[in-house]
Amino acid sequence: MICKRHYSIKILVADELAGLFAPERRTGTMNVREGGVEVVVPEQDGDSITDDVFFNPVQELNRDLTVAVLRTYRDREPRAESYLDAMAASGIRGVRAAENGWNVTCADIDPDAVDLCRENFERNDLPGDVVHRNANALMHESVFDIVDIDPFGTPIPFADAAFANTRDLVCVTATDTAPLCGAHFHSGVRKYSAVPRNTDYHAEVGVRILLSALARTAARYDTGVTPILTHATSHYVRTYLELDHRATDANDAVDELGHIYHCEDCLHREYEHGLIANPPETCPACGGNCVLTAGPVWLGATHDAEFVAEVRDNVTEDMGRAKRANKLLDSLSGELHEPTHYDQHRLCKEWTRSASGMDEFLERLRDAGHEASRAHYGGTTFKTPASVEEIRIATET
Ligand SMILES: C[S@@+](CC[C@H](N)C(=O)[O-])C[C@H]1O[C@@H](n2cnc3c(N)ncnc32)[C@H](O)[C@@H]1O
Ligand SMILES: [Zn+2]
Repeated sequence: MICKRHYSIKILVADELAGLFAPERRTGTMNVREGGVEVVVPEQDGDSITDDVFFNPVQELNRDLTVAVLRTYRDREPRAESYLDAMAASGIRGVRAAENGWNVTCADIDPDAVDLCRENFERNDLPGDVVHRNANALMHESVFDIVDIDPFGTPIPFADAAFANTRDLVCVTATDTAPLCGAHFHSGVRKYSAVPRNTDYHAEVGVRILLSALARTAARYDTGVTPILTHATSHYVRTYLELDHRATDANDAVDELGHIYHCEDCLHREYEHGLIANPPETCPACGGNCVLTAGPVWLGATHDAEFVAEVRDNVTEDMGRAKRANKLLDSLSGELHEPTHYDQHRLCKEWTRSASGMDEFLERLRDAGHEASRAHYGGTTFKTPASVEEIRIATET
């Protein structure tokens, strides 16, 4: 069957590259200040920064949020003290964690990275264990309270080792958004053992495909995951998964998995829990036969609103991306736990109607008795349990 609509991934240009580098320099390297630390990183051409660079200034938001999460997590689990930066590169994340009182181990498979990482701990006069080790081997032989997986591309090759041994929290970055979102369909199927679909809410499909694969991996070790904070930013997904180590916890996580049935004709979507898909043959809303199935995806909550609000309290002014972090956390803490979001502009295009201001649009929905919230996926995105038709009627002027 050939469906008429095709979606393309919107690649956003990385912003806020300016003003990052401190003036002191030596040949081939540059000094970077983040939070309260200063590290040396290899010099690189700002124009050619991709997801594969050794030091990525665009990930400062990710690192600021990591520090805020680590500060918050200390109150949630006072016993936790060890943090593994499993793919450390320059060690900037680990150095920042050490500055915040964590007992840090940094690992990297690249010997030059290990040297630089050691230098960066010394430079900041902070304690840290820096090891030249394959992260998988290290995670299998040692136990850490918190493990941070920040690879180039997919984190899946590191997921087994991380869930096999970590005590409390696994933090994961995935930069392979095209496979996750279904734009590179076969790669997504291979990496995540799930069917991703490139819909108008593709970034959220990516989030839920990633969480599904991580939950299934953890379940193999009788470990249940609870996502306490997850965000999709222009070119990566980041999630923080709290762990519980009973088989019943793993069963509970597996119970959060299911499928999304999405109509490409009218944008109607339905959700069904369970590992076996049972899609409708035709769209229950418009009768069309372009229903796509995505899954198994994580259908549960992707964040804990209370935790997110506490993280916001731990974003401090010395963070270079404090403003963006606060905006993101504000949006996340109010976000409803619906498995997909809508984009007002996309719907209005469908209805050949002009768009209105988001506050006004959401107010109309609420006035009609539907729950509604903004979503962090974009300025015109929102969540509601209302159907496409209910949204159309409620927001008609
Ligand atoms: C994206 S960079 C990490 C960036 C760093 N965490 C930061 O915040 O700036 C990925 C790093 O993973 C390292 N790496 C790749 N495979 C690895 C493995 N199997 N074990 C340990 N490190 C690995 C690479 O050498 C590279 O330095
Ligand atoms: Zn339909």
